[in-house]
Amino acid sequence: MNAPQTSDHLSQADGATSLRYQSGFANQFETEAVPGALPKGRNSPQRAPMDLYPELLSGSAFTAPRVENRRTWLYRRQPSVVTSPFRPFEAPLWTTGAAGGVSVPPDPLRWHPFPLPQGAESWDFVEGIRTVVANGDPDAQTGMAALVYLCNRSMQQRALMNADGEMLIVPQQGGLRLVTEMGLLDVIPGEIALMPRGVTFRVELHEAQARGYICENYGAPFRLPELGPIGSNGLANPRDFLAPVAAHEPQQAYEVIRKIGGELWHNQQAVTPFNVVAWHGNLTPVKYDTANFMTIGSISFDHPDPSIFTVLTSPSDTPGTANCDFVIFPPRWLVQEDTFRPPWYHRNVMSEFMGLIYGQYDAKPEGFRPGGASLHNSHVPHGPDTEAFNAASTRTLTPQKLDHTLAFMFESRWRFRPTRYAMQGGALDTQYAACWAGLQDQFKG
Ligand SMILES: O=C(O)Cc1cc(O)ccc1O
Ligand SMILES: [Fe+2]
Repeated sequence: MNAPQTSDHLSQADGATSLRYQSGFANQFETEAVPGALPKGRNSPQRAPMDLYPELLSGSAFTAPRVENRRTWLYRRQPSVVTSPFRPFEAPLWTTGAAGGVSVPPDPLRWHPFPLPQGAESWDFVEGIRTVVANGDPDAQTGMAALVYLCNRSMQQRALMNADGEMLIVPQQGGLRLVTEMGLLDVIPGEIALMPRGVTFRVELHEAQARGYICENYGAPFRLPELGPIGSNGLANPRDFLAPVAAHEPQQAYEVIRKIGGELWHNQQAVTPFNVVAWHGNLTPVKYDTANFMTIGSISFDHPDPSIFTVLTSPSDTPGTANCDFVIFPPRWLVQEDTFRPPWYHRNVMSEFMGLIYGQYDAKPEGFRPGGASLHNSHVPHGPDTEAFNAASTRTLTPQKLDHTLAFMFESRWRFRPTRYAMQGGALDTQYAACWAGLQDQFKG
């Protein structure tokens, strides 16, 4: 439990200010921008302090088991019901679920870096979202989409609320300030942010342009994986997740965009959604710096399964078979003896979408570039390219630091469908399969 903290008024925060946070994953936090704004000893007093309106935001069913139960009490200047009617908002490239995709070829797929806005194009975070691959269905609360965002403009007096899924934001280029109902988060490449389903937020750019990836998770919320024989420490440690402190801004008009059932809607309302003066609870956006990930690997021989790199997992109803695992490939030492150290050639029942934040990925030294992506769907063969195979099968096996690199994977039990944008938008690497063409039959039998 964190002590109440005060925060700067939203309007006083600027890009140069370093923000204050509260630490922990799904802790019971409490925070007030104005001392005394949080009710004491009850959630909904007859009149809340300072005549704020209590509002409950649930992230789980009321009766979900205690370990899964997520909710936050917001104390706001006006409740979220003070709004205005919504009309359709055109976002044809932000498609949803398997239904928004095209045919699934049985080939491995790879994309060159997705292009940022060019020339006169001016896209904010919402306008710059493109679905690359997706599975499942938000109405069934299963599956996920891998999106990219490509933007060169901050959202101004415009906010987004996504009822279809939580959003795991993985910046690749350019820092972001996330202005949320619960307060502010700054994230830069190497860090990630997790925005719970239903939280209203807007995105400001630290620099002229920003690109990154998003896992739009329609299924069970992400949580830390069990550690099993690893024990009580390791991988992503709870204290390295940082939640915002309460902050609110002066009254002003807003356009609010809501995504629900795969469709986007917007309105014009006279009131800001960023009017929460205090809150307490365990449903909150968080950020996490992947540099804090305690990486585990083999110190004897063989290449372990990448599940040792799981940062967060969204379980499905089959134990051990995730709706989505968020896995990173961070800087680390390779020390295995008599071992082919990069990933093995494999065909996986799970489906693998990968992206690269910076550097090189050891299985694909060329062709898989920061800001690009790859898709190896269920049972589609893949593994190191010819160059990586030749280097790793002949090198002297001294301890080796894989440095200056950060790749990640969204791994799902559900097969992904690529979108029309992915297949025809110009970024598809039509020569991908050639990277394995040099693997000769070298059998010496
Ligand atoms: O295919 C990939 O590059 C991801 C991956 C990495 C690894 O170390 C083992 C299996 C796996 O799918
Ligand atoms: Fe793989």
